[in-house]
Amino acid sequence: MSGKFATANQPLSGKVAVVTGASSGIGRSIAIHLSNAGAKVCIAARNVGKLEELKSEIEKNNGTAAFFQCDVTVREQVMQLIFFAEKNLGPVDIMVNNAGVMMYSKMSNVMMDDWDKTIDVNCKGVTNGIGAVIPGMIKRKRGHIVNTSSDAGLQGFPGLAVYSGTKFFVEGVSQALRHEMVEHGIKVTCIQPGDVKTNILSHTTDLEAQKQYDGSSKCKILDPDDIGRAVAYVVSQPDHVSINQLLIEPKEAPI
Ligand SMILES: NC(=O)C1=CN([C@@H]2O[C@H](COP(=O)(O)OP(=O)(O)OC[C@H]3O[C@@H](n4cnc5c(N)ncnc54)[C@H](OP(=O)(O)O)[C@@H]3O)[C@@H](O)[C@H]2O)C=CC1
Ligand SMILES: N[C@@H](C=O)C(=O)O
Repeated sequence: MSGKFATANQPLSGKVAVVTGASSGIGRSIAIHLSNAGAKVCIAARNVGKLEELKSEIEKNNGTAAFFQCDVTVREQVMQLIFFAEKNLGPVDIMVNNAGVMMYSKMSNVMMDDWDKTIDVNCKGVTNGIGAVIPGMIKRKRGHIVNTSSDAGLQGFPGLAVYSGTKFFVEGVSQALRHEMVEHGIKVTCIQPGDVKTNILSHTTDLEAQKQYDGSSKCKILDPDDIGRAVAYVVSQPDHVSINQLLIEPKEAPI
């Protein structure tokens, strides 16, 4: 414990949060917002340079951060991430399973390597994160698992069939887990963003699919900050309140 008391401005004082996929985009913003709300944050991803930069930024703003290089598809590395976070910052109260990839891909173009990668990161990355934190949370009888899903976890989008499938997986796992965790006092939330301005599409190889189906340039889309702010709100609720799902979309692009 930091010895700090929670205040209206810092409702997460004394809490420890782990954020995967924190080297850019939405995860980076979630880490900043959780830190601004008083949490000590352990930031994880593969790009150490970007994690170092974020740690410095958080510390310049009087926050506490530690970083750990981690590929979420490798179970052992995710276990080590939680071990590292608990040793350096304390027991994990909030786990944000956010790391993810999205590649436009037409099923008819059969780009199975892209499909495999999407399934590995978006599905196994989340189950690895859950498996690493729940034993400790169950022992402590408290905790909050936040999984970054998508509006594509509620509706299948053409050009994003496998991606949508992975986010439906995140939704299904989260819903069942939420029920199982009631007796342990643990909350489970799915954040379901619509299009957010990040670099997520930079890994797309099926440019035909992206050209045909990516409509994100047609309206003002969300900023990562919009999602970071929403996550800080979700995890700052009183103990008896659980925001189980949060669909957050550009005003002009509802599903
Ligand atoms: N942008 C959008 O419109 C939306 C995004 N989302 C979801 O939000 C999440 C974050 O995406 P976003 O911020 O947009 O994208 P970015 O590409 O900006 O960020 C993705 C993050 O995931 C990390 N990551 C990717 N693969 C791995 C891996 N194998 N192991 C560990 N970390 C990994 C990257 O770090 P590094 O490369 O350093 O490992 C990076 O930090 C994803 O789950 C995505 O599906 C949901 C709805 C909308
Ligand atoms: N908005 C979603 C799909 O188009 C996402 O980016 O996850």
